Amino acid sequence: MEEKANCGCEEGKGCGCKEEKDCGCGEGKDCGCESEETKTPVPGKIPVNNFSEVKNVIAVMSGKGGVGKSSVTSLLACGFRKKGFEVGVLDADITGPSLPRMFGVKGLLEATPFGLLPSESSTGIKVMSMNLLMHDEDEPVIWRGPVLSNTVKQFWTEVVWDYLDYLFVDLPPGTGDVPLTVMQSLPLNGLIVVTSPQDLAAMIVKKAVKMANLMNIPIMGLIENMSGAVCPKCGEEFQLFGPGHGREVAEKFNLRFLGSLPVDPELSVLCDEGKIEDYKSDIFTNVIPEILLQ
Ligand SMILES: Nc1ncnc2c1ncn2[C@@H]1O[C@H](COP(=O)(O)OP(=O)(O)OP(=O)(O)O)[C@@H](O)[C@H]1O
Repeated sequence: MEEKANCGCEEGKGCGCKEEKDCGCGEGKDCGCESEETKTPVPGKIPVNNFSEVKNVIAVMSGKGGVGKSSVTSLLACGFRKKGFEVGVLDADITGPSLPRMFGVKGLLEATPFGLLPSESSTGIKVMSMNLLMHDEDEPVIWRGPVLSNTVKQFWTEVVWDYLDYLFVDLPPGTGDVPLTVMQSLPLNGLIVVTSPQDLAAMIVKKAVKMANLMNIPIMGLIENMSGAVCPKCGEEFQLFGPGHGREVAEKFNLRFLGSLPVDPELSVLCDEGKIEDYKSDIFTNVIPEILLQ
């Protein structure tokens, strides 16, 4: 590992830091950098709230709406939480927020001198969403792109996330202002792309992939939602939209195929009831180790 790159100091190898974590900066003045400097974010990225430390930021993206991106984001968060990690979800879909409903949390958030305190779900997942700032969740947010983008930045800088191992960012569908801001301003470890079996959704994946490539954001993999369906009577899985193409789509764009999720009435009921954490998210048992390995 390049000492100079990790440390950000001019001293390079002379600084004595061998690993990224050594440059906390345990070497202090000997290494020539001051601790404040080690906190300097990657150029162009904005620093998280002063009272927070977020180890990994993963954005979840879809080319088009309605493919179940928010459900997948929430299930990923639940899966990581069940593994014992500190987890948060940032709802960057300002005009169509759905995470509070899925996690059964309600506003209004508490403002402190350190920033806004996010809501906490029943299993301890921190949730930040526009709906948690609204007196009436039915009120529409009618804002232009730059205002939406600034709001998302504030969800990063002015929310006291405290310590998180993983923050999942639920992007609005498409490749508009907000996904652009998140990719430019947040220190993303990577993106997960969600698609559904319909050809249209798969075709639009290409746009999302191209955008991520242009922005130099690594794509951690692709998840296909609604790839089959679970019969509510016998529990058997069948192919509602014909055979899923997730694996082929992933191969076509040179992405890792992380897994698929069937249409399951139990999931939509639990989402509506605010109990997504009760869903059997072992569906992601393969996905999570894959992500952790990256
Ligand atoms: N695999 C699934 N089985 C059953 N219901 C699902 C599944 N995936 C999503 N849903 C349901 O479909 C609805 C829309 O899902 P979701 O909000 O996750 O989609 P989205 O892609 O994030 O939508 P948007 O583009 O509007 O942000 C939700 O009510 C959710 O419960």
